Amino acid sequence: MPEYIFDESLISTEIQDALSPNLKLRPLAKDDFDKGIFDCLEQLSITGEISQKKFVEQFEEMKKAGGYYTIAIEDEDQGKIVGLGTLFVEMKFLRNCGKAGHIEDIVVHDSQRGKSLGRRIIDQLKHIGKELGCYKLILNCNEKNIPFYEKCGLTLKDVQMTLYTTT
Ligand SMILES: CC(=O)SCCNC(=O)CCNC(=O)[C@H](O)C(C)(C)COP(=O)(O)OP(=O)(O)OC[C@H]1O[C@@H](n2cnc3c(N)ncnc32)[C@H](O)[C@@H]1OP(=O)(O)O
Repeated sequence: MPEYIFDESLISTEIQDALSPNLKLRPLAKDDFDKGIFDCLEQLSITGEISQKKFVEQFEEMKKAGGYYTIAIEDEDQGKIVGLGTLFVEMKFLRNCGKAGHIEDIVVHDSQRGKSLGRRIIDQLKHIGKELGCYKLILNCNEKNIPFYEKCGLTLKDVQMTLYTTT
């Protein structure tokens, strides 16, 4: 049994069933390093050179810290991950000590886009957010992705501001 970053019982079987039978929607696993995760993530942003050791250390840190709900879609015929996304759950004092869910690092491998995998990833993160009692889910994105997120049921509100602390 693989070691997952969060409990598999949070995965919606209804959303899993909407995927092709060869595609498995599940939490990120500690042994996913060799399954093409970085082929996906590099299509999103700079990843840097990450060794298997570093990947496992980061996985363990994230699991220990809690609040990281990273999901993967694996093409089990190929043994390759074709989509990823994370819900990070922020504990707040506001809203009667509520929780806000941050949707982060959504990517579908470019060979698999346009097949509703992105929508399924967002549906799954929405499901997890609801199960965990998040009062809102928010994200930052490039303008070109606004139509995608609108199709997933989100609406445009406020603006993003950024300060990079390293060059
Ligand atoms: C918070 C963040 O992580 S922001 C970063 C988002 N990720 C990236 O930019 C990485 C590169 N891009 C990708 O990985 C993908 O293009 C994604 C994740 C944005 C979309 O994934 P896909 O699997 O291709 O999207 P999916 O097929 O589920 O599309 C769902 C709907 O959105 C629409 N859609 C998807 N992308 C776009 C777009 N750029 N412009 C307009 N509509 C879009 C689709 O046409 C579809 O509409 P329909 O239901 O009417 O047919």
